[in-house]
Amino acid sequence: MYDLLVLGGGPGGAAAARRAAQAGKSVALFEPRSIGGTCLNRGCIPTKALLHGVGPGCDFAALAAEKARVVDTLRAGMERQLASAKVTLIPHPATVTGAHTVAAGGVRYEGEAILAAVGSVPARPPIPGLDLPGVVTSDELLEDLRPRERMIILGGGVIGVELACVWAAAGCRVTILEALERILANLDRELSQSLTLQLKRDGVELLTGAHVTRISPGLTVHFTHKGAEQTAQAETVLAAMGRVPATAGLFAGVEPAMERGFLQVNERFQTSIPSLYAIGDAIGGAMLAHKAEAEGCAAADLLLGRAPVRGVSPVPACVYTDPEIAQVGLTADDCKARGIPFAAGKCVMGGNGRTLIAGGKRGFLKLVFHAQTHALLGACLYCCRATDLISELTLAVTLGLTAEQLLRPVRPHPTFSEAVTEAVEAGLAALTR
Ligand SMILES: Cc1cc2nc3c(=O)[nH]c(=O)nc-3n(C[C@H](O)[C@H](O)[C@H](O)COP(=O)(O)OP(=O)(O)OC[C@H]3O[C@@H](n4cnc5c(N)ncnc54)[C@H](O)[C@@H]3O)c2cc1C
Ligand SMILES: NC(=O)c1ccc[n+]([C@@H]2O[C@H](COP(=O)([O-])OP(=O)(O)OC[C@H]3O[C@@H](n4cnc5c(N)ncnc54)[C@H](O)[C@@H]3O)[C@@H](O)[C@H]2O)c1
Repeated sequence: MYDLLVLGGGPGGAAAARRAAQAGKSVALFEPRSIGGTCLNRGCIPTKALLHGVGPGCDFAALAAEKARVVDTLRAGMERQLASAKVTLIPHPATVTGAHTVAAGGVRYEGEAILAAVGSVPARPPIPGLDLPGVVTSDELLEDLRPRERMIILGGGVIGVELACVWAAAGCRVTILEALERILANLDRELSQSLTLQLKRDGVELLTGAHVTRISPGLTVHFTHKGAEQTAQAETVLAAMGRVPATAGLFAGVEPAMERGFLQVNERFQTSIPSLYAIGDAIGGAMLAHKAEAEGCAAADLLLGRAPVRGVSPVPACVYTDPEIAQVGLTADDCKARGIPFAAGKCVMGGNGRTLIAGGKRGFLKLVFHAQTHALLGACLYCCRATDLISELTLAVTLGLTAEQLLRPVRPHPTFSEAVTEAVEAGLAALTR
């Protein structure tokens, strides 16, 4: 009998397994593919390696080799950490057969507790022709790195825009077809409007309100746009229309509560079966690696009977475009919708010395404060290093720091982070007006 059986070696499962094992628990980790899960092997890291290395006329073989070098190095590090924590690795898919039992590779395993961290897989909506050769998801595209002349991307979410940037930068003609009225619809409206303009400047064709009806051989995508039937043809069609939890077939003989395949959990990450816990993409919410990892650490602490030392919210969201995008907490629109009194402060990056030196594109940093308490409620960034700058603001939102407190630290010059001081000053002026 193990103390803990962890299903899935992605950022969530690996973090939980390691933490519990380091505290002296006996832990078995089931992972049929590669340690690191979606994030390391076919998600965050490969895409950012491509975004970093791509450019006009770039050598895709060299790009693929560099991506593999980064992924292999990080994976070897994770494997070493799990081994030194004495986590038992079982390289088979697991099925939960009871409240304390799992079957994998023909063997039955018992555990005091079970943690499902099985992640997610690309969604495949029932669009006729989605199974034609040449129609790929991010999984296949990242395994087949080569220049392409013409690509159509179905879905203008995070995967759609990041991979559009990769291939557009390499000279491919890219069209994004997005069903909603704007790309990155989960983020602040001004962020998506700004990125829309930038993508168009970078040569990406963008059609919003586009409803794909079918794909026919020869890779012709049929869609309706502004009431008219239209077609577009490409060598590759990327289906980037969201992801679904990898819970199909995960249970045999037990039925924890699920909604649309997502495992339902309480604030202790417990499912409707008390010994079965779940975290990460498999429970829904933001499908992000740092959310999965934070939940893995928190769930392990709760299983160990101690208060979690790591928090699980608010979760910052980042998009690695140029300029970068980052958002945390509430937007001005969220505050309006919830009736929260607020004041906003904005810094336009055109006057930021470091941005000018770096040749950075136009950008901004927006902060939203509570009108009465002056606490920072949220931040939206569209600028160089937004994905790093967001951590300071995440700290402030997490701790409820006020505009006055955010003006206390002296920020170095010349840096991108000086824009935080400017935006806070603008916010404080609005608060005290
Ligand atoms: C193209 C792309 C780019 C992304 N970029 C980013 C990014 O920049 N930043 C970010 O934060 N997030 C990014 N994400 C999202 C991120 O990868 C996921 O949110 C994160 O990997 C979720 O972690 P997880 O541990 O919940 O699941 P996963 O990483 O999906 O890991 C789940 C693991 O469970 C295993 N498994 C499945 N079923 C079973 C079973 N029955 N038994 C045992 N094991 C099983 C799988 O093989 C897998 O290894 C990206 C995703 C994609 C697809
Ligand atoms: N930088 C990052 O943090 C990062 C990068 C990539 C992926 N991810 C994560 O991976 C997950 C999946 O990414 P994603 O981009 O596939 O999902 P998403 O949910 O972000 O976007 C999917 C988009 O496809 C659109 N869509 C759905 N059906 C459509 C149809 N039939 N025709 C046209 N458009 C359609 C949706 O309206 C939506 O805008 C996200 O939840 C994201 O958090 C994160």
